[in-house]
This record gives sequence, structure tokens and C-alpha cells, in this order.
Amino acid sequence: MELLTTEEMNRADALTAASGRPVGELMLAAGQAVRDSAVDMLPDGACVYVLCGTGNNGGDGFVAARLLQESGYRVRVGIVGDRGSMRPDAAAAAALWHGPVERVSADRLEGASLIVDALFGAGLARDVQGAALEAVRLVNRSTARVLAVDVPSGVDGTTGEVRGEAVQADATITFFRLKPGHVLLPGRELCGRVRLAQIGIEPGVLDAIGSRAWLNRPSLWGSCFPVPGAGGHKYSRGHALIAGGSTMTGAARLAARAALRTGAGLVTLGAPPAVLPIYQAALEAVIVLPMDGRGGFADLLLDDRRNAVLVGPGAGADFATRELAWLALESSRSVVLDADALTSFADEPEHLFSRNKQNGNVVLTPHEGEFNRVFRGLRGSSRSKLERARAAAEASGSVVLLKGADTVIAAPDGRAAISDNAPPWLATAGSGDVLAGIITGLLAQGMPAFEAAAAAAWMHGEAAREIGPGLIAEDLPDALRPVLARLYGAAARAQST
Ligand SMILES: NC(=O)C1=CN([C@@H]2O[C@H](COP(=O)(O)OP(=O)(O)OC[C@H]3O[C@@H](n4cnc5c(N)ncnc54)[C@H](OP(=O)(O)O)[C@@H]3O)[C@@H](O)[C@H]2O)[C@@H](O)CC1
Ligand SMILES: Nc1ncnc2c1ncn2[C@@H]1O[C@H](COP(=O)(O)OP(=O)(O)O)[C@@H](O)[C@H]1O
Ligand SMILES: [K+]
Repeated sequence: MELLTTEEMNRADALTAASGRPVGELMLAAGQAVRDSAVDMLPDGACVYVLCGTGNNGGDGFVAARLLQESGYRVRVGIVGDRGSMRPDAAAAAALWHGPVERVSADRLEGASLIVDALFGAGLARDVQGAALEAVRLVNRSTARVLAVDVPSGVDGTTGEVRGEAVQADATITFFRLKPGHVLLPGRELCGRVRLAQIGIEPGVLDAIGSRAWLNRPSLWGSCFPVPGAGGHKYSRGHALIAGGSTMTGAARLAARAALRTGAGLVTLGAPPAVLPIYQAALEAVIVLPMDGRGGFADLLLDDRRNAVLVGPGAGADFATRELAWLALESSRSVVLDADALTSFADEPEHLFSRNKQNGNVVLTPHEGEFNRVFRGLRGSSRSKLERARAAAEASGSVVLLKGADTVIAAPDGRAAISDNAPPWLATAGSGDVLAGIITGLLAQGMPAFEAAAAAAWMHGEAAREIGPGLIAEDLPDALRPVLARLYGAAARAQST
């Protein structure tokens, strides 16, 4: 599912109009979808308050008001702004509403079971202030449920940021395709449940728009997801190499277990001699070999069947770790750099970037703190999380997976995916190490870097949902099993059709 910015949605609108379907028709379909969603949220005959602005978002509100009244609901309409300055299509919709249009006030909202928020949608152009701000506050103070049209007013559909203040909705109905602001925080939290309606825009316009952002779902990467074949054997399923740290040994163990669970045929963990027994005692199917510093790691890289390498979990943010990362990048394997491997480049990120660009199949997996350390030029940037991840991917020449509840995966060519399936209980120590292991396991099986990172983030979220509250990182590798079963099942069904 593509995610369209406000600008891209406007182009979809314009292309549709140019093909002979006027905005008024789209607005009618949008208003019908708002009516249908409202009906789902209302008891029969209840009172609805429709809050309209003077743009086309307000036009959708006027259409919905008329249709809800025709369906037997008691409807009140309030407007912010001058009715005489409405945009033409919105004015035409307003002209078909024959009831009163009131100034917005607290007493008029009283008694409403539902507020339809049609104040601002894609046209939000600046921070909400004055009468609009008052209206947003009245909506948020009301005990009525709230249905937002397109986006909650005050939320920027392109970035998910709040401009001034925003409506907190219980549900949001949007049109044609979701927007990044429905998935990125804080927008996602303000939307409530998001519903999508088709209003007559042909999917063919997407080719001309060329959107480069997607909701992270198997439809984005499922076609290259590695599924074991009947004729396969462990050597044909890739061989992951993980550099183990000498103090925080748990991190690399979690990653190794996750890489194996994800389907890598073999996983080797290189362990500093002093802690070799700890790794050996804790891991059965993982090959644990001694690795003495830089030279030891270089020896492990001599076996070119080890085709995907992870450096970082529990490694220590020091020069020794940087050297391992360097070796991995030079080795022309697929590489994941996580945690300390990223921080070890904090004072000279250009060194990391120049190596990445030579390798071409690298995934960096920073959380916000690590991101700010490595991508100092983007620190404090007012750009959205999506744009920051994209800029980082371009600057570093690698796939960047920027973690969080709304993890963004961006490729240097501008492709980006946003995840929305990670539950809050995934935010626990060690879960990032598991994620790094999943990516490495997929890279070992030959999945390209962008798709591998996106698939891993999705699987990580799904595994966390399987487990439920109380999750600890140790639970995650096992919980990948039902997730893999679903993916393999989907691949088998796709092949048989
Ligand atoms: N695209 C499609 O295919 C379809 C789109 N449809 C619908 O149209 C919606 C987009 O409509 P839109 O472009 O008219 O903008 P909208 O959100 O109504 O508001 C813009 C108005 O608000 C004003 N304004 C802005 N910020 C402000 C602020 N902070 N404080 C105060 N005022 C502010 C701004 O005024 P100005 O900047 O000129 O002062 C402008 O007049 C979209 O979300 C969807 O619901 C469907 O009908 C059919 C298919
Ligand atoms: N609020 C949240 N909701 C869902 N997932 C989250 C949230 N915060 C963090 N995560 C996820 O939890 C994981 C934490 O990784 P990380 O910060 O590297 O922790 P660690 O280093 O302890 O493993 C990441 O996959 C991140 O996307
Ligand atoms: K709205």
C-alpha cells in the first residue's frame, strides 16, 4: 500500500479531474464514506455535530451532514471561517445543506454523540490558531466520540506532526490511499482507528505520481521473501556471521538465535577467547568459534560462504569495534551495523559512509540516539522521521532502519517503508539485537537489503504481537515460528494461483 503525501494526493486529484471526473464527484463519494463511518459509530437517530472549515475538507463535512440528516440523524453544522470565502466545490456542497450553519460554541456541541471533524484536511498550511484553535479545544474537551475526515484537524498528513494543536479522534476516514501522517507518530495516535475509502480515483494515477513510500506490509517484499525449497540444504540457505562482544554477551546471543530462527542455514558467532565458554554453553545450533580481535575476525571472513555479517550488538563502542565494522564492509558481504558499531563511528561518520558506498548492501539500524550520533547534520532537523531516514540513507549510501513505534526503513534511492505493527511492549532491552539478527538471517538467504530490513521490522512486530504484554527479548526468536508459517503459507498460495 502506497503512502501519499499531501502533494501527491493533490496530483491524484488533479489527474482524476483531468480524466473527466470532477472534484465535486469525488467529494460526494468522500462525504458518503464519512456518512457510512459515522453511522457505524452512532446509535439510531442520535445527534451529530459536523464541524466544517472553508476548504474542501469542510465540503466533505457538508455532504456528510446532508446525508446523515437524510438517514434520520439529528445534525448540527458549525463553521470556522467565513462561509462566503468557501472554495467553489465546498461552497457547492454547502449550498445543498438546508439547515442552519452556526458559529462554533461549547453549548452547541452539548448533546452530540458524535463530532465529525471536517475543519482542516490536506490543506492545513500553518499552525492552528485563533477561532480554529478554540474549535479544536472544544472538540477535545467534549465527551462525544470524534470521527476525523481525512486527518484529525491540526495533524499534517505528510509528516504526522501536530501544527499547533490537533483534534484527538476516535476514528479517521481517509480516501484513496493512507498518508504518512496516519502512520508516523504523533499523527497515528491522534487518528484512532483509520479507515480507508475508495472514492473513484483510479489506481493507474499512481504510475504518474511515482510515490516512493509504502506501509510496511508483506505485499511490499513478499515476492522476494526466502522460502525453503524441497531441494535446499543448509548450505543453500546462507551463512550468517555474527561478531560477539566480550562483556555484554547476551546481545550477540539473541541476534544469533534470531538469525537462525529466520532461516539462515548456518550461523557462526565469533567469540573473544575470554568469553568463548559462555557463548558455547548458551548456544547449541549456532557454531561458536574463537575470534581474537581484528585478525581473528579477518580469519572468519576468509570463508566466503559466510555471506552476511552483523557487527554491533554488545560489541563496545570503541575503535576495536570500528575495525570489525570496517572489515565487514570491505569484505563485500551483506552487512548489518547495529548499536555500538554505529556509535563507534560517531566522531568520524564520513569514514563509515565512504565504506558503505563501496559495499552497496549495508543496513544500519539506529535508534534515535544512535541516529543523532551518526547523522549529526540531521540532528534537531524539523524534517519528518520519514525524510530524516531518507536523507540518512542517501548520505550514507546504505539502507537505514530508524527504530521506534513507527520504524522507518529507507533506501539510498528514496524508497521508504513505515511500520505500524510494533506493540509498545516491544520496547524492551535486547529486542533491537533480535531485530538485527533477523535482518542478518534474511540477508544471508539472499534478500536485498531494503526488502530484508522491511521484512525484518514487520516480522519483529508480528512476533511481539504473538507474545503479548510481558514480552522479554528472549521470547522473540521462538515467536518468529508462527510468523514464518504465515509467510511461507502466503508464498505457497501465491505460487499455486
Ligand atoms: N484530494 C482529493 O482527491 C480529494 C480531497 N477531498 C478533501 O479535500 C481536502 C483538502 O481540501 P483543501 O485543499 O481545500 O484544504 P482543507 O484541508 O479543506 O483546508 C484548507 C483551508 O483552510 C485554510 N487553512 C489552512 N491552514 C489553516 C490554519 N492553520 N488556520 C486557519 N485556516 C487554515 C486555508 O485557507 P488559506 O490558507 O487560504 O487562508 C484553506 O482555505 C482533503 O483533506 C479531503 O478531505 C475530497 O473532497 C475529495 C477528493
Ligand atoms: N514505543 C514503541 N513501540 C513499539 N516498538 C518500539 C517502541 N520503542 C522502541 N520499539 C522497538 O523496540 C526495539 C528496541 O531496539 P533498541 O532500542 O535497539 O533496544 P536494544 O538495544 O535494547 O535491543 C526496536 O525494534 C524499536 O523499533
Ligand atoms: K479533518
